[in-house]
Amino acid sequence: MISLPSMDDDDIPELIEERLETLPTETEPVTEKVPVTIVTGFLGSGKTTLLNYILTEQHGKRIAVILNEFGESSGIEKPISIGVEGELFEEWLELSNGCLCCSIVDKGVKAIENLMQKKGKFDYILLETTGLADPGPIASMFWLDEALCSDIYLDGIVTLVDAKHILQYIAETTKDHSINEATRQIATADRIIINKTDLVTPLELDTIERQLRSINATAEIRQTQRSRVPLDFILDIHAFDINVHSQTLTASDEKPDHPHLDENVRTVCLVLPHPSINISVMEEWIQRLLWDKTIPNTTSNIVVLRLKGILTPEDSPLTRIIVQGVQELYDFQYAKANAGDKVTEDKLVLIGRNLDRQLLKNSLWQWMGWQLSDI
Ligand SMILES: Nc1nc2c(ncn2[C@@H]2O[C@H](COP(=O)(O)OP(=O)(O)OP(=O)(O)O)[C@@H](O)[C@H]2O)c(=O)[nH]1
Repeated sequence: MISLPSMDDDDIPELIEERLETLPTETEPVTEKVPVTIVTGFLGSGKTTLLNYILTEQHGKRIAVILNEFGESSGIEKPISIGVEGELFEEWLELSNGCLCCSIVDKGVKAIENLMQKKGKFDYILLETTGLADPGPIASMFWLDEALCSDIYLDGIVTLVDAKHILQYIAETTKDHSINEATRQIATADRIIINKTDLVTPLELDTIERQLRSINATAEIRQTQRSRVPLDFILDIHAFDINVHSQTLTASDEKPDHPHLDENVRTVCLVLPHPSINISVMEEWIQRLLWDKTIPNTTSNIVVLRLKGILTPEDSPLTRIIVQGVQELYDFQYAKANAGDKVTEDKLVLIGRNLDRQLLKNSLWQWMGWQLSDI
């Protein structure tokens, strides 16, 4: 089920798909969907360098790369430089290592739809956003477009950062006081690559990594030069996959709680009493949080950029529900816990602005009818 707010706040929220009532079983046929990785990163962070590296490395994958204008209104396209410096590939180019490269002029979903006409020629899609793009709406696209979702799935969001400039970028204030793009890209990431480590000292690198973790405590981080990382760090990570998440959602708060609302984007992890979740009541709380942009039953305005969670319903202790949210959209996936699975704590992890852990906890506990002494 994917849910998003309707246009009119007073309306009953529109549900895009029916709830997935049937739990996946091992005998269900596996559909051959093509994974999509979104590669994002602020201007000059090393996105093109990463793609050049992937497209020239021998890795046995047939990767289709889309250089595109997602999130961009200027219409200026930047070529990837393989072979001839500055050459712009307007047509498909088949590379010796099996990769396909193309430059897509169409915007949004159309780019992917065009690509899918060449289905069978590739088994992976890399989508490079422009440096100024907010990956949230792009990721949402892969949930919202039903036709698209039957062919592909979002594997993960990879964010590159330029070690030399990232602290300056995330400190920049915007005219309308909204969260700047560099911070959004970090907050939404599943993997963060700190690139250009040759340009900073080890001490500066420590500070950068700490700062990034304080924004996004769930993403895995690697440091590198020339965007070189093992491909399994960024491809086939199944970041939105229930089985992976039930094992690995290990985030905890990185910073001490602030007594007042925190303007900085940060991660808050709420460990929930287990296993006692009334899912429909919890879902209402999540909707109020994401759609009203306030902490329920308070006047505190917040922004949630990313939400992840593992829940065990009170009436079905062997069911696990994975919650994924990107901005206003969220998705509940149901699965059976396997007999051998280690018991996971139920938790909700929120990445966003103005997230006061104590206020969130008070609000949720009160909403759910839990005692504050419960965990
Ligand atoms: N010193 C140094 N320079 C690097 C490194 N990685 C990439 N660069 C250089 O940084 C510049 C920007 O890299 P790109 O890969 O074009 O960055 P990008 O994110 O695609 O840039 P935009 O498309 O403008 O957002 C290029 O001149 C790269 O050669 C690195 O590890 N160290």
